[in-house]
Amino acid sequence: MKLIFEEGAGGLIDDRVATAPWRVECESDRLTDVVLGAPTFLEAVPCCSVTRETLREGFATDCAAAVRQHAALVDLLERHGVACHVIPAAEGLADLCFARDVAVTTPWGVVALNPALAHRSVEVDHLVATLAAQDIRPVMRIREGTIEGGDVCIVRPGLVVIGCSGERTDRAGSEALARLFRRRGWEAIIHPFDPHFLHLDTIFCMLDRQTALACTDVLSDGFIAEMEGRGITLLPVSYKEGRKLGCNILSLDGRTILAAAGHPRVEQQLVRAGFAVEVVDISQFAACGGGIHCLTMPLARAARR
Ligand SMILES: NC(=[NH2+])NCCC[C@H](N)C(=O)O
Repeated sequence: MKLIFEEGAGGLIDDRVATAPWRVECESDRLTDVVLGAPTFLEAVPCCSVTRETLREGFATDCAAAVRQHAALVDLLERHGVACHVIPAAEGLADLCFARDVAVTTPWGVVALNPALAHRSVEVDHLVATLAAQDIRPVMRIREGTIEGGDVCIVRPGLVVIGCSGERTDRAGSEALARLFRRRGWEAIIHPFDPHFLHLDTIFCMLDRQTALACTDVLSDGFIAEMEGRGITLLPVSYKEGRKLGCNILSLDGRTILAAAGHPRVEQQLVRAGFAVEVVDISQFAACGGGIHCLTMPLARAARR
């Protein structure tokens, strides 16, 4: 399959050619393939509030530790039967490991996104080139506004939430992606929130089709009501837990959850709600503003039929 559409004005992908096996129609369907970015050149870039704070506290990246933690994450994913497609590191791409942000797999294939920051927007070409070598090609690339994958939550078939802080993801970018879903009959909720929180996935992540981990003390009452009104139960995470990426989890199948180590209260709550939890130490990445959800870009999840 070739790149069939370069987004200019919110145009459509051609459904007749969008036959990619790379599909995600729900964040908590069984994960079969995931994209990650090698963290060899990880650096704490002061481009988000969390990283600025860790830098103020004297944090310096330990790349060897980051590589070890990343390898343990890949190993854990593989033990759960997930095929890992690792994008090779490239000098200067300090945030490449946060693969979530540069693309999103939709029910119609992979969509390349348009990150707001220059050092992150070059990651898109790197990702597209690397995936092309594996014959994995985006069906669309958004060039309108800015949009990052940490702001996209495919809640369940028919419902997507797009976070819009106005900085990483802006109105035009969120509308461009929303259009793709809306034209196919989906409800797309654009949720404005303060850029302090960087991406939606630092404060809201789906565990299964009707349960989310959510920083209820920072999410607006309006958004909480919107989610609850759609039958979604929110398991609360505190602001401080969220800041250390305790809300930023990866659901493997709606039952098993990969979560960051060091959040015993969150872990306990998940177990009490019936989830199986696998914890992994991602302290090097959390200090750079990203957690497990940010480190993983699902390429395929097996749809429930
Ligand atoms: N999906 C996410 N929350 N990604 C976190 C990315 C962190 C990275 N340092 C940045 O500021 O871009």
